[in-house]
Amino acid sequence: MQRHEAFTEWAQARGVEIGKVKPARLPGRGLGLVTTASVKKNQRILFVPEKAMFKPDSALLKQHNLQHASPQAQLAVSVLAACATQVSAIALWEATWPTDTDFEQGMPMRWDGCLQDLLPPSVQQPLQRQQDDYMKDVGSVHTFLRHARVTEQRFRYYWSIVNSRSFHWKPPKGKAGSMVMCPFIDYTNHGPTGTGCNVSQRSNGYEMLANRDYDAGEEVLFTYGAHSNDKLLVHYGFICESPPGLRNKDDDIRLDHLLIPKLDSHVRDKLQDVGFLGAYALLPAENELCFKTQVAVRAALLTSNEWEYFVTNGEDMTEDQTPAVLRFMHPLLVRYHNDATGELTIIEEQIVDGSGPSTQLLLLRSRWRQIQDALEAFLKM
Ligand SMILES: C[S@@+](CC[C@H](N)C(=O)[O-])C[C@H]1O[C@@H](n2cnc3c(N)ncnc32)[C@H](O)[C@@H]1O
Repeated sequence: MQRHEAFTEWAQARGVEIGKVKPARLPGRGLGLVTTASVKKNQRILFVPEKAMFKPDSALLKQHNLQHASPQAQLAVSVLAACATQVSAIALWEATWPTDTDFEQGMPMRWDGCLQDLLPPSVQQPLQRQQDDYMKDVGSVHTFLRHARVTEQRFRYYWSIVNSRSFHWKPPKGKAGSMVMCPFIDYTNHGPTGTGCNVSQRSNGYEMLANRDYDAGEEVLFTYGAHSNDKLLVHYGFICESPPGLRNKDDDIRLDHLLIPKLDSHVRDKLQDVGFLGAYALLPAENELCFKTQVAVRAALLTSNEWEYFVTNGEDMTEDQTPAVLRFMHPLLVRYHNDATGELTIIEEQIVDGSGPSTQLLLLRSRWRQIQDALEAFLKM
């Protein structure tokens, strides 16, 4: 842990206030922050002043005409350039970051096509969007990379660092916000809504307060956002496992690939008009279909008059149509359950015969099991 001690001192010298926490290696999640002593609720755990943040290098961006590149591309190029200087001001920080091999294993955008094919259908669309964003960013920094003699692989590494460790900083007095890197707080892992410390922007920096009392040696988390596991997998390369008996309210099991093909084009148009086309989901924490799904199936089953009444009031005009919605959805959900079982068989076989890379296969197995469990609980199989 020598490099972490050196980085801790470096961060403190730049004004980062570090309470009773230190970095530690944690199984299955790389590094994280753990308490070194008991901590009381609302106690300050960390403070990262604005002056310690790494911001996009506006001179460099101007020099290479990159002012119109995306905020992520701008920050990635700035970090890359800072790390490439002979005496890098952030070398001690960089030494604490994950390696490119870590990204290769965790991030689906880095996986082989045959592993990507094993991802649930609900992951394919966000993955495609991320790949499109990346290609757009590569396009906008292409000339800079050629000029600086930097390979695309190197840019991709810093793009991934920024992707998984940056914050949004909105300076006081109405100045434009930007993506920034915040030293030390970026050791913190994610926990679903309600399980993490409170991180908020103050006028002069980012502050982390304890959300509850902690004993020494417990991991502290914060919530990157109320993200489903599909989103966490694509964006950050991990999945949150719910402890037994506890359901993660942020997660959902998307059903678009099952439901949308079952809707006639005039039904889709109707749904599009009211902003209800797509993002259909089974909510595992509530063990129910989301409101959008209820609306979409009713659009296929009811008269326009009855359907509009439901959209406006959230309840049916006369008789409760929930049983009819369930009858409509039942065969689709059974089919998805069978698909999950089939995918899990393929994944298990590859895990057992050791023919595939294990981290990726374990991630795939976790997500498909979550889908299978949620469908089983809903269908009461
Ligand atoms: C801001 S960094 C946190 C520090 C990171 N674990 C490390 O080793 O440097 C975000 C990355 O941490 C990992 N991570 C965060 N929360 C996690 C969790 N709950 N379970 C597993 N991995 C997690 C993911 O790889 C994610 O991209």
